[in-house]
Amino acid sequence: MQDKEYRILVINPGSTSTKIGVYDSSRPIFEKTIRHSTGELSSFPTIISQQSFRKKTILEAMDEEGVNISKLSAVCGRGGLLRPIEGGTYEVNGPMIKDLERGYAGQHASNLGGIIAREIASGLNIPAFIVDPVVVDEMEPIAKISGMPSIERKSIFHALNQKAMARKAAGLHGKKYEEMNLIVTHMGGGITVGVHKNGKVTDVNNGLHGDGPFSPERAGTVPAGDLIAMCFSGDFYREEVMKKLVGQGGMVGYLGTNDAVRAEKMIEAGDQKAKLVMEAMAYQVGKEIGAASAVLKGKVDAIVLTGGLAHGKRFTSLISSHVDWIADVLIFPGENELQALAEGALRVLTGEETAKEYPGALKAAKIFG
Ligand SMILES: Nc1ncnc2c1ncn2[C@@H]1O[C@H](COP(=O)(O)OP(=O)(O)OP(=O)(O)O)[C@@H](O)[C@H]1O
Ligand SMILES: CCCC(=O)O
Repeated sequence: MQDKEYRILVINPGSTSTKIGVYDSSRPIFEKTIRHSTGELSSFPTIISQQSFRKKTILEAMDEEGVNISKLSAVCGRGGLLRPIEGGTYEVNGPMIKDLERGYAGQHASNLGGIIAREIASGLNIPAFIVDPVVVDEMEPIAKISGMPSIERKSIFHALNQKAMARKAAGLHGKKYEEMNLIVTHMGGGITVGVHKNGKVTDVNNGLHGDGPFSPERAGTVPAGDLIAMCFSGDFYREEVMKKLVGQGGMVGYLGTNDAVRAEKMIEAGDQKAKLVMEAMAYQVGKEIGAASAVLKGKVDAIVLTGGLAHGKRFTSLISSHVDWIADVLIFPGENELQALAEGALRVLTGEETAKEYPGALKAAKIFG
């Protein structure tokens, strides 16, 4: 039982919104989604240049709620496309800011999380953290072999929500996360299926760059030969092909919507194509879970389905029908990323864990060769 309260501001920047929350230890006292219209964001040439604008909207929202920022103990942001690192809570440091600003592994709204957290925290002389960024890399060497020596499989996935839901599943079993073998499937705009073996995600599909099941707006793995033929057909620019993979692929490519609720309504109205596409998405998720169970040699304590699509009862039943022979299927709809950020910061503030140090370029060169 912990008696000291810590007030933590958490920040989760998304492509069209910034979600924030203020927590007294792990208890939310205020949560808000600040929506940014396309018009508002279109005046910024890059994601990183939205930093001052987003920070201002956060401070205004807190002011409107009457939250006094001088009472904060820490600020915690969602970590972005950094160097590959193991899961956990990291104190934001200079090398991390540099990598976030230049987009070490690409541009993503979550790159702003650590930057804005540090900006607010440094003015208050309190620590800034990030927790389980999308580049968490705990993959075993065998899982990194792609089959083509010049291409290595990469770990880019919904680490924050997957790890939070895995801890929740472990709690329900009265065990520690490190004592469990779980398959956690986050199903949002992108879909990632993680093998959680004794507290480490030893294999997972790269949810950003064409790997794994198709999703509401991503194509997932497609036949490579056909993709190469498309790239060299002279009919498309590079950006157009990339969009077919991420943004305009998957469900939106087939049905013209990335909204699964709308797709379900189309099915209810008798749309056979919508039915086939939703069934195919569930089929591919089931197939990926089956592959993950083979990685764990069948020793699976539970399968977790989470993310926005896990709200859909017909969809989760379809997936369960493919995989419930492997292990119990636990359904935790939605995501709990704000809470997960607060809890990650809290584990460090209470001394339960020590903040990890993000490696600078020199150290990283030693670690990653
Ligand atoms: N009640 C619901 N029933 C069925 N599907 C739902 C429901 N609510 C949301 N969804 C679907 O979940 C998907 C979005 O999930 P989510 O909000 O987790 O994605 P995101 O946060 O935009 O992306 P990501 O999780 O990949 O970062 C959409 O297709 C949406 O229609
Ligand atoms: C897969 C990484 C997180 C995202 O979907 O944006």
